[in-house]
Amino acid sequence: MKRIVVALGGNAILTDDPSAQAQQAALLRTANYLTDFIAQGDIQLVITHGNGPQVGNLLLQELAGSSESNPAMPLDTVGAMTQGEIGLWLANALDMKADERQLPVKIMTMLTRTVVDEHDKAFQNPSKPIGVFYQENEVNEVKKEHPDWQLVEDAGRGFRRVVPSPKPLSIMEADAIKSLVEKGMTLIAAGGGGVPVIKSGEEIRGVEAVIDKDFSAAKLAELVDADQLIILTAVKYVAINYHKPSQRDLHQVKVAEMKQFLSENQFAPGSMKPKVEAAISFVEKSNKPAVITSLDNISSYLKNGDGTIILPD
Ligand SMILES: Nc1ncnc2c1ncn2[C@@H]1O[C@H](COP(=O)(O)OP(=O)(O)O)[C@@H](O)[C@H]1O
Ligand SMILES: NC(=O)OP(=O)(O)O
Repeated sequence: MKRIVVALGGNAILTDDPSAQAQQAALLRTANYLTDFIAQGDIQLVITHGNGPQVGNLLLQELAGSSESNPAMPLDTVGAMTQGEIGLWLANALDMKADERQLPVKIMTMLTRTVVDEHDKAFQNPSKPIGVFYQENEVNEVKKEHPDWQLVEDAGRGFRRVVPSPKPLSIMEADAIKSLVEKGMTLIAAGGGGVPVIKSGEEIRGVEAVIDKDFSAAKLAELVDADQLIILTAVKYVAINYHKPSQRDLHQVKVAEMKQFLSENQFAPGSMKPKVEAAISFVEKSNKPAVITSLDNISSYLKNGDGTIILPD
């Protein structure tokens, strides 16, 4: 029996159409891949997912409809709402696909809180893009409407609001997740990286931030003693010299070599770099492998080991 934590990339949930219907259709396709994977063997599965587009969009809806008697909710609370939103859709999709295959899968979505450090430097340096893209000619208008927002250019696709993204220190529900997964449940947990909370003394309070789901997946994989962390995105392999004629796909790579590539800035910040860092962190803490590959390759990865596999030194 293998215990696996899978992190789902943005393409698993959102295509070009942000409607609920289209996101549910995308998650049905995702669930198809995941149930193929579950069907292949003795697997205990924990699934995490992102929420960047959804949390930003929901926050905008909150702001647009707010009034004194119906105030907009803060970012941490809206993050919790997206765990419910995506967790609901994914649980429905997994149940439907499991039924189709007559797989006895028991799915549960767990609202998850991730503890962060209130002194994390990320609070002074917002870096996590959320919500919709704005074109350059819209930026001044958006800044006038939301003077407290910071906007950055996101990988040539337009401008987006950025919010703090502190690193996960621990996951409050990790023990509960571990015991449920040991009992045979498939858990959807730490969605959107988990709701960021700060603990001081006996007080627990939500904080306005969005945690990177790949870092939370790595922390969760470590805390539930996973045998493997699998980070699913849109590409089958991590590459060096990405998008250059000399591009080379990485297959099996030791941590030391991956760290060397990181120091050469081979991986784009905000996209592949955090995935590689999260994978390295899990491998170093657990001495177990981490995999970065595409969603549509997950079953064939299990059959033939195809994908980028990061191994202990
Ligand atoms: N060195 C690299 N090797 C492979 N892909 C890379 C590299 N650098 C950037 N990328 C891009 O990063 C993407 C993954 O980041 P992103 O789309 O932000 O993640 P997510 O799947 O979690 O939404 C890949 O699909 C690819 O387009
Ligand atoms: N929370 C998070 O990492 O979301 P995205 O993957 O959608 O950016």
